[in-house]
Formats: sequence, structure tokens, C-alpha cells
Amino acid sequence: MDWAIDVRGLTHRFGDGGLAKPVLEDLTLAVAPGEIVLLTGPSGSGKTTLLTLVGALRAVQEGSCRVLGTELAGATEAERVALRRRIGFIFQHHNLLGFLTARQNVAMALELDPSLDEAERLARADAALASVGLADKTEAYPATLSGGQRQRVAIARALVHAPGLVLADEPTAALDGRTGGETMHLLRDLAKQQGRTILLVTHDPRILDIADRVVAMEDGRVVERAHA
Ligand SMILES: Nc1ncnc2c1ncn2[C@@H]1O[C@H](COP(=O)(O)OP(=O)(O)OP(=O)(O)O)[C@@H](O)[C@H]1O
Repeated sequence: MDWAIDVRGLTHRFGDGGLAKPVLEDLTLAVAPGEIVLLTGPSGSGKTTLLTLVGALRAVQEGSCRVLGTELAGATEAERVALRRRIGFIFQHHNLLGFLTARQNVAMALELDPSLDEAERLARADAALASVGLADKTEAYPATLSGGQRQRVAIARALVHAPGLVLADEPTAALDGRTGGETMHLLRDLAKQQGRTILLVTHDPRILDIADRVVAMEDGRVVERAHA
């Protein structure tokens, strides 16, 4: 099987090497293409660290971490940058740029694709915004949108470049329960339509039902793999 994510024996430490207790310890996790996996577990169990390693945002220290076919152990910064371009990221705080409209924020994710001209980028951004129900907000600035609308813009931005993988870190943390649930169901529906793989870190029990699989972490290890 060509896994979207194939992590084996991953160990990660912060601080001064040998003596520090690992934040991730001999962790193994495989995610199939098109699968939606939610990662839960107590604060400090290493979820965000795992997400940043899979997202090629930090260097692998020990073990194997294959993402979309790229081995990140021993990868160069250029290889990590190339992989990051194939991933869509969604953060707790939408991370939209306040001086850009919704359309410009989404189109930015396409700027690295030299095959697209400006008109094509904007057209794709509009289509992505329409797919999250924001066809009438393309010219809106983030400050004029609600929290749920901003996170939907962030979803459009994460999906617009047809990423092989979407990584999300606590995407509902800044939203009320109902809005968080609606937003994540929308993400799930779009991901399923488009065949995207998702790894999503959450503390929010109300969104566990969007998962194909819920993986629980504790002390840097996977402790439970439950089917949702
Ligand atoms: N850059 C860093 N330098 C030193 N220690 C760090 C760093 N980042 C994280 N840690 C430590 O690593 C441990 C795991 O952190 P991590 O953020 O991965 O956990 P988490 O499960 O995502 O927690 P939370 O649910 O609170 O976000 C914590 O004890 C944290 O303090």
C-alpha cells in the first residue's frame, strides 16, 4: 500500500539531546490515501510535534517519516519545501492576511504554481470560496467576516491547490461548538468529494464523527486506534 503518511519508529526530543525525555517515542502511524484521521490526547502528548514533523516544518531526528512518497528523514530543506507545497495547512487561528481580501488570501496558495496566470488563480480562488459557501464574500476582508467564515476561507485556501494531504491543528479551537461542528463537516464533505487525506489534531469531542479513524496519543506514543 502506498500510504499518504507512513511513520515508523519516530522519536523526537527538544532541548539537550540524550537526557531529555522524548516528546515522541518510537511512534508508528500509517494513514491511507483519502482517509480522515483525527489525533486526540492530553495536552503535551506530542500531537502538534507529530503534525509539524509530518508537515515537513521541522527536521526528523530519529525514525522514518514518509509523506506523499517523500522520506523526510535526512531530507534537505529544498525537499522539505517541495513537500510543503503539496500540503494544505489549517491552523487554530485561520492565519489569513488582514490586508488581503478572501479571494486574494485563497489565490496566494496558488502563487507558487507557475503554470497559472493571475486570472486563472483568481478564478480558482473564487471556485474554492464558492465550494465553502462564500461565493458572495470574495471581496470581503477577514475583519468583516465571522470566525466561522474566516475558517471557511482558510479551508478554501488549504484545498485550492489540490493538495495530496491536509494537516489541521485544532481548527475549531477559536469557534463556538456549533460553528466548529458545521465547519468541520464541510471540510469532511469536500475532502471526501475530492479524495483528500486529512490528519487533524483536536481536543474537540464534538467533531470526532467526521473521522474515518480516531487515533489517541499519550506520552509521545499512539495508545489507541478506534474506528469512529
Ligand atoms: N519548541 C519546543 N521546545 C521545547 N519543548 C517543546 C517545544 N515544542 C513543544 N515542546 C514540548 O513538547 C511537549 C509536546 O508538545 P506538543 O505541542 O507536541 O503537544 P500537544 O499534544 O500538541 O499539546 P497541546 O494539546 O497542548 O497542543 C510539551 O511538553 C511541550 O512543552
